[in-house]
Amino acid sequence: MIQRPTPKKVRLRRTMMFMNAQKPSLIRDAYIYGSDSIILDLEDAVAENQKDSARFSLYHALKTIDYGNTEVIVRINGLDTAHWQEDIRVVVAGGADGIRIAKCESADDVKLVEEHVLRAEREFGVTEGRTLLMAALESPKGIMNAYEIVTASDRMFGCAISGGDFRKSMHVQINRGGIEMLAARSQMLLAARAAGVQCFDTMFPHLDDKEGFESEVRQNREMGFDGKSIISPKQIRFVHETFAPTEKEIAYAEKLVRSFNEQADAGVGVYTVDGKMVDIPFFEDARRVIELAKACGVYHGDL
Ligand SMILES: CC(=O)SCCNC(=O)CCNC(=O)[C@H](O)C(C)(C)COP(=O)(O)OP(=O)(O)OC[C@H]1O[C@@H](n2cnc3c(N)ncnc32)[C@H](O)[C@@H]1OP(=O)(O)O
Ligand SMILES: O=C([O-])CC(=O)C(=O)O
Ligand SMILES: [Mg+2]
Repeated sequence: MIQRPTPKKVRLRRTMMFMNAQKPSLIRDAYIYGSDSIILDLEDAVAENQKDSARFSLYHALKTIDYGNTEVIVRINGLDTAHWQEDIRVVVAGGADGIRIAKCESADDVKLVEEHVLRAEREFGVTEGRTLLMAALESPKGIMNAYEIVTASDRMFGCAISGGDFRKSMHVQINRGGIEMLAARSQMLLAARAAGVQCFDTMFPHLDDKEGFESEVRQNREMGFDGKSIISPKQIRFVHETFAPTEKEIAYAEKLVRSFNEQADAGVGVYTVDGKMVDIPFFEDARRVIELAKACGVYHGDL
């Protein structure tokens, strides 16, 4: 039986790759591709008459496959279905790292899931509090309640917007440039940062539109997301490259951090690095860049 290490609330989650929990061919080797997290889906990828079989397959996978450092999250069915309670029991009994609450709309939704997770942890002798939570915000109501959702439980590590359901609710289609999701993405990012949790963008469904995918990923990074939901291994590499600091950014951050300490020792609070004004927030952000570069494996300096 596989024993997974204690899940971490804060960790690198550039890519969270969905796959149908019912399909052994997908979930058996999923960790080989190197996404930071995988999301074994019991919800919309699984046909209604296959929910039981997906749960069996999921439990077997959780108990027997060594996913190593890849985080294992399970997306449970919505709270308006007959499935979510049994989903939670199986996820907890199997020892997954966390649960993605599909179509989450309120703090009460989170609290209800939390209550059932705790009950399952007690039932199956799993350490209380081990199972983390994240919320998928898939409707205008979910977005409007983003802050109360992400602050509703200590188990919560982040939230993700879900474009398929969200666009459906708003009567819009996917657009190059993302104008149809700009307000919702921004509101969710504000809520997540205010709460100190991570924030992820939705999956990009058009697998053959490389240019569209890449432009969305770049925009995700520019907006401040921590990572992205993805649906195919072929989407991993570009997201990882885009979310890692570039050599130029690392070099600048390094220069800033080193000079800041010297300047501070000499009693100077504000000065310039390469013609750009810097003071304490720039120093703190440069430190974040270095830490991110380390986590992404692209920092080779000695800071
Ligand atoms: C709106 C929502 O709810 S999104 C969330 C729910 N959706 C999902 O879970 C869909 C996840 N993705 C998939 O199931 C698949 O990528 C599909 C159905 C979209 C396309 O499948 P395919 O046409 O087989 O994709 P493709 O030909 O690119 O696959 C290449 C390889 O990657 C594997 N692969 C593809 N997608 C995934 C995935 N999500 N996870 C793991 N492996 C995958 C395939 O098994 C195949 O492996 P092989 O070469 O060893 O046979
Ligand atoms: O969370 C996601 O990106 C996938 C999803 O359910 C949606 O788009 O509705
Ligand atoms: Mg959805």
